[in-house]
Order: sequence, then C-alpha cells, then structure tokens
Amino acid sequence: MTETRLRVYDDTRALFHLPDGVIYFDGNSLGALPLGVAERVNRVITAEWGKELIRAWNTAGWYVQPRRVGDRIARLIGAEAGSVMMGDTLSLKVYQALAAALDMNRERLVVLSDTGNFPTDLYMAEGLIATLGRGHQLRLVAPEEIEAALSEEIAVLYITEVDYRTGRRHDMAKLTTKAHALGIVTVWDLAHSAGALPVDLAGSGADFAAGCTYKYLNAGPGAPAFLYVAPRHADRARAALSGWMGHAKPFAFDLGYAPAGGVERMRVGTPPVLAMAALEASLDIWDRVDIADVRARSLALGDLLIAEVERRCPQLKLVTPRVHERRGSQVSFAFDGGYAAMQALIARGVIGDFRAPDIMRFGITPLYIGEAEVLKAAEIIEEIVKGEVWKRPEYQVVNAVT
Ligand SMILES: Cc1ncc(COP(=O)(O)O)c(C=O)c1O
Ligand SMILES: Nc1c(O)cccc1C(=O)C[C@H](N)C(=O)O
Repeated sequence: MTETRLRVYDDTRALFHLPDGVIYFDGNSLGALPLGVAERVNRVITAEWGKELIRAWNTAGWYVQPRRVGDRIARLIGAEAGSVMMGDTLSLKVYQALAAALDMNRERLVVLSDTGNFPTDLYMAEGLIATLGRGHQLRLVAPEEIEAALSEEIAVLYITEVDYRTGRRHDMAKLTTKAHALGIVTVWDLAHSAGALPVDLAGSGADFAAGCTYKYLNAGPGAPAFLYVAPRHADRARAALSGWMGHAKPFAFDLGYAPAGGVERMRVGTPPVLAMAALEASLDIWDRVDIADVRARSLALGDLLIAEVERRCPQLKLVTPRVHERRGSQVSFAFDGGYAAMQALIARGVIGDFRAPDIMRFGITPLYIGEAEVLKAAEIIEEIVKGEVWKRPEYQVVNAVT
C-alpha cells in the first residue's frame, strides 16, 4: 500500500463513475469505471503513442509493463514479487498454467476439477488434452467432493477458488497442502478472488494461479489477465504458448525457441498497452486500499443483503454459503423466475445478473457499494418479486449476453 490509506467506500466511492439512478451489483462480471482511466489512457495515446511512436516501447516502459503491473497485482494476491505476468485473456492463462502443471507431473493423467468451475476453464482443458493426445482425463466432481477426490492418481488439481454461480469458496491452503502431500500440482483460477478477498498464494504454497482484471479490479472490458507461477517452478515451467515475447532473447530473432528465465517465459506476444494503461489507473486506487478492509465491508454488506432479501422475499432461496470463510464477494439466490426478475431489476436501475438455470447474482464491490445501496436494492427486489412485476412480457426477452 502506498500514500495515505483510503477508507473503503467513504473515500473510494467518489473515485468511480456510476450513472445516476444505478445501483451496481455486477462488478463481479465487469467492474465500474474508475475516474482516472480515461485521462490515463488518453495520456498514453497522445503523449506516448502519438509522440514517441515505436520508441515508447523503451522510453515509456511499454516493454516491461506486463511484469511491472504484475508486481502490483502480486500484492493483492499474496504473491512474491516477480512471480506474476500480465497479458492475454484468462482462458489463455489457465491453458498455459494447466499445460505447465501437466508437464511437471507427466506420469499421471487425471486433471481434477469441479462442476462449479467456469466453463471456459473446462473447455480449455478439453482442448489441451486433445492437443496433447496422451490420454489425459478431465474428471469433474461436485465442489464439496473435491477434497475427498484427491488421490495419487491425480496429476493436477484445477479449480476456481470462488464459484461464479454460488459464490462458494474453496479452502485454498487446506486443499493445496493435501494435494501436495499426494504429489498433485495445483492450478487456481482467481477470477472471483482477485480484489474480492485476501488471497495468500505464497502462504498457501499454490503452484500456479491465474485471474482476470475486468471484474473486481475494475480495469475494463477485455482487460489483460494475469498468471502466477510459484518462484520454485518458474525456471523450469514449460511455456506451452511459446511466443516470441517469452523468448530468452526476443530481439535476437533466433529461429529456435529458448524460454526466458522465470515468469517472463509466460509472455506470449505483444502486450495490450492501452488496456494495461486502464488497469494501471485502476490499480492507483487498489494501491491505496487494504484488501482486509474491503473484505470486512464485503462480508458485512453481504450479510445485510441476505438478511433483507430473506426477510422481504422468502421465495428467493439463498445458494451462497452463510459462513464467511466459505464465501466470496457475491450473494446469489435461486428463483424460478430469476431471469425475468433480474431484467425487471435492471429496468429499475438495480444491475445484477442471472446465471442459468435459476440464479440471481449480486456482486458485492465495497469500493463503490455501501449500506444505503444495499437497503434500496432490497426494497426494489421486494417490489419486483412480491408485486410479480417480473411476469410482464417485456422481461421475458432473452439477451445474447446475460
Ligand atoms: C472463473 C472464470 N474463469 C474464466 C473466465 C473467462 O475468462 P476470459 O477472460 O478468457 O473470458 C471467467 C469469466 O468470464 C470466470 O468467471
Ligand atoms: N467476461 C465476460 C464477458 O466478456 C461478457 C459477459 C460476461 C463476462 C464474464 O466475465 C462472466 C463472468 N466470468 C461470470 O462469472 O459469469
């Protein structure tokens, strides 16, 4: 943390643009826009790209940006300095992590994941397995059965810490310790953890992790993902996506690939400089808040939302764990009319989202959501559900992106 520590919400709310009349509960999918982003991106465009042109790779530090920004993310996820690389999408980063993890455990052929994992992680695993052609198997169990499913047959434990639908949270330290005792390499998807709650990658001994920056980290649509490689593996982890920027000497233009040292080898191609400028502006806020403060507010706001909704609308069934340690930073309810009810809420300015088959999700982002917003939202939820407003035909229209 640098400069003066900001008070969560009291000091941070004013640092975000949010349209009047909107109560935003979708920062777990796309975070709100920090005030400093437009100015920062504009500066990079005009002063760096516009004036420095190609020289900016050196003069403006574009080339070292993925590593420099990675170090700023490292602080938020309990990672060692120099262990986090930025770039690409999370789908690609989990692919790289899984490929490296499987390569470290070549005699075993089972990848263990759970049915609460985000589908892209599973799809990327299927694709990697087909490409490897060595007979690997992707084994899926229910989230609560993961611990019991760890065995000496498993090569890699490949899971998302916080379930995107229910908000259920795995115990990273416990599962990693048990996995290691059985010779299993671990890959953690932190999409719903980074900026949502304290993560201790170094302390828990995780091997690989990856996450995105467009959710709780507020870096905007398509913002770059991050990849963590534990320092003990970084010089031998195989880079499956062996692009030129991860080469030991990219500008030697050798015809053969030789990996760079450390996490640098997990770079692939040219980094998204403009998108990373937006991320840097957002991290200017994160540098000044304590993630423990964010977590404390998140749990209190989550408890408040649960209590208010349960009191007002017993039809909505909580699917998020009540126990603090076992939940991320969202509250989800199952409701048969969930899709339409969410459309009706959005029409009233309460923006959450819906996940099939029946889950209404409310992301809790304490940097810009406070008690007043939660109470107001609960009131509107009651009006929509009790008044059966959601049954109106206009709320039944299904959008392409939900
Ligand atoms: C757990 C998880 N992993 C991966 C993704 C997607 O990654 P990508 O940034 O490649 O779209 C998401 C959300 O889109 C997610 O929730
Ligand atoms: N990445 C997204 C997108 O490009 C469009 C719509 C939604 C998303 C999401 O991030 C979805 C999100 N991972 C989820 O938890 O459902």
